[in-house]
Amino acid sequence: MGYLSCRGHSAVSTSDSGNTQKKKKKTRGCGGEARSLRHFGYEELESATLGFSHKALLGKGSHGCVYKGVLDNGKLPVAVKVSTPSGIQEEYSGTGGSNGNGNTCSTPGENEIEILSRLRSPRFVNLLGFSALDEEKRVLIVVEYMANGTLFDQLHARPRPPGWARRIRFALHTAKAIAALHASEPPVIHRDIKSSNVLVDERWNARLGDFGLALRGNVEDVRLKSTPPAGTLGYLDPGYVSPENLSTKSDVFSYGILLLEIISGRNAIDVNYSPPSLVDWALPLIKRDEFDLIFDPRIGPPKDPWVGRQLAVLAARCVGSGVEERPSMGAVVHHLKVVRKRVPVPIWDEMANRVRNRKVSSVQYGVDCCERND
Ligand SMILES: Nc1ncnc2c1ncn2[C@@H]1O[C@H](COP(=O)(O)OP(=O)(O)OP(=O)(O)O)[C@@H](O)[C@H]1O
Repeated sequence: MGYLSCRGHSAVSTSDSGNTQKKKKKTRGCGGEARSLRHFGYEELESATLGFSHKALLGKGSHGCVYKGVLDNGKLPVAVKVSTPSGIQEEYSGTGGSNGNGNTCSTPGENEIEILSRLRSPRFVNLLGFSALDEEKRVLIVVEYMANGTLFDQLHARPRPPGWARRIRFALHTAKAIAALHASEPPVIHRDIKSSNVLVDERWNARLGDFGLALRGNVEDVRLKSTPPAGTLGYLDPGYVSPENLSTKSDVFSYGILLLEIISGRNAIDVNYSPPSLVDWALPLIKRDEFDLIFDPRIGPPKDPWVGRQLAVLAARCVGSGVEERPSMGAVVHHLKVVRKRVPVPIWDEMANRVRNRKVSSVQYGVDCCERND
């Protein structure tokens, strides 16, 4: 999916030798405690991904390839993101190498490192470390491996689509992730909320990833005011047409599209439908109270009609044209928690979750998480 423009952050320095020596970089988690990022050598990641082989390829995005790797003597599965040099060139060409603030425009990979090295949450695909630039000037980013792929895959590419309990769980986890970003100091605006940027871990928790376009700062900051709009068509807030229009409510809009996608099982843009835009198709139906027509026909409406109505109306509020009327992500989380209580969780899911979540160790999340798993 295409990005519209360049991101504008000064990047952390990654220009270092490519040896295998591990270095530590101190960063801070949401709780303010210092933590360490690993600095990997190129060769270490090359061998962890079987030489960046096709077998290890997890997927391709507009900025490069993502490989599965195994580190620490087979104990730590990771995802290694490799930006293509051409992707870097394209990014630079948009603004002539400057973000308008006198800083050199960073690549999405460098921006992701900059943002994620300051934040950590069980709701994010967290950064584990990065490598120096290789001879092709690519930075390699190492993030947590997500065993169940993307939310896009879960919704659109699986023979058995998720049921309502799982969909609401995904919606709630994603909302919590965005709410945590918006509540951080200074706030972070993700700018690329979409189902392919939400990943699903082995415990079926949804995690927000791909912070390549994210901007950190208050909306009045010069840097934010001079960064051109960016995002993915189909999810992009139509009111975000110039840098001054950026606010956390642009993420709320994109989240509303994602929620419609979760409810309907339809892509954000699908030319097989008329109108192709999910929001143009769903909003009139919601306004006419024709809720049953928007629920994913593969699973039918939720058993409790109140639940379906709440989800549809919440999504409609998020994509409202009046920015002020859109709810905050905190309010969305609150609302979804109430809705979730009315949705029975299949007994086997419930038992499996309890067993898995008991295994979430305090070592993994104890010192620097924004919130506990649920
Ligand atoms: N942490 C991860 N764990 C497991 N698989 C991942 C992880 N990150 C990415 N992937 C896989 O790699 C694919 C490509 O990811 P990437 O973030 O580069 O692109 P995208 O978000 O799908 O598309 P675009 O960058 O064009 O928006 C994803 O669709 C997913 O299947």
